[in-house]
Amino acid sequence: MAAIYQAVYRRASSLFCRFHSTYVKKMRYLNTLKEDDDFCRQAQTSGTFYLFHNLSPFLQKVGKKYLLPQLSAAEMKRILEKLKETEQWMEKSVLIGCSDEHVPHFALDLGALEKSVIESELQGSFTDLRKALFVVDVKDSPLLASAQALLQWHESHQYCSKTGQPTQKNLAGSKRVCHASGITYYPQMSPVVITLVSDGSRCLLTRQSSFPQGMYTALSGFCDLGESVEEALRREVAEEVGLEVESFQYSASQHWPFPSSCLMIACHALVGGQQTEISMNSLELEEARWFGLEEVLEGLKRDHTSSKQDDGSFLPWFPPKQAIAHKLINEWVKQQTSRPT
Ligand SMILES: NC(=O)C1=CN([C@@H]2O[C@H](COP(=O)(O)OP(=O)(O)OC[C@H]3O[C@@H](n4cnc5c(N)ncnc54)[C@H](O)[C@@H]3O)[C@@H](O)[C@H]2O)C=CC1
Ligand SMILES: [Mg+2]
Repeated sequence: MAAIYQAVYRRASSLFCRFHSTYVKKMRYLNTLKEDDDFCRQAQTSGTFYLFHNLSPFLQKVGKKYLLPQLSAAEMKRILEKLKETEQWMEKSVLIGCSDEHVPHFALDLGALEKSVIESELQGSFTDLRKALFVVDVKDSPLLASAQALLQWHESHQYCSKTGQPTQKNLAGSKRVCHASGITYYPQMSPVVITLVSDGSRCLLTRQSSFPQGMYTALSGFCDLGESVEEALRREVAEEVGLEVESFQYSASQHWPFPSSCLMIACHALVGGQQTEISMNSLELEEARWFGLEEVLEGLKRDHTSSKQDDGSFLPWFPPKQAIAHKLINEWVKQQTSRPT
């Protein structure tokens, strides 16, 4: 039956969206996979799989590079056979994307199965996400973050918060349903505003005690329920460093999986030239200070190793390009260096 679905879908979509772009066709294909379990089950047989083990992604080290292998459905079946498990396991996977040619990509957590058998069979290792995210090719980081975040969400939403009954995942893993209460649960992200405050010639960077030594970043904070981005930004700057924002500009956004899924909404904010005295909230921050252009340029050249000095002290360094704070800092430098002198 499902094979007919695929044929009908392909025929219909080729007619219906013959004139649509590849991107539109891809988004419509993904949406069909999320809405139609039979269609998704059939698509799994020609899909690829990224493996996780208790939320750690499987990586293969080739030379100095860390690769993120995708297993074909056939390889997936072979591994499951080796582990004496049924193909049914593949239905525990979640949809995380597809190729332009409509090859669906799934993420599957084999946490209940023997890790060493899989690692030796596939010649690689399951690696903590906090390391994996920064060693794979930077183009793979967002996919890795969203795959792990979706698997983590399913793991922490096994039961209905109203009835306590088990919830069921749909094939694509885009939602969970409690059949007792009829409630549908969708994966959530918490909105966070991250703001690079400037007074025109300096930018304000902060440290929390939990940060690696020497690392400074833009200040950030979760949006409270009911708050707009504007309100959260002004509140967080006032709360954390005691300054009033005069104007701000949206830059970009990023999904951030630590400690659980956040949607980072990155902005540049300007504070009034005369009110720049920082009054730091020491409950939240370990340090908050103004950085001039030269110091920022020096900090951008460092990482967590080169920051450490012979006397044990640490010179300032900033988050790597996988973090949206890096983009904010670079945009500020560009704006400073392109200002008419
Ligand atoms: N990708 C990047 O460049 C950066 C990402 N971040 C992320 O931004 C997030 C927020 O940063 P913070 O300054 O720690 O936030 P924050 O300034 O709001 O303080 C954290 C406090 O917010 C509350 N909280 C925790 N989870 C929450 C949630 N889901 N909704 C509402 N309130 C919550 C708790 O009381 C916690 O102590 C963190 O997850 C951090 O990992 C922070 C800086 C850079
Ligand atoms: Mg904060």
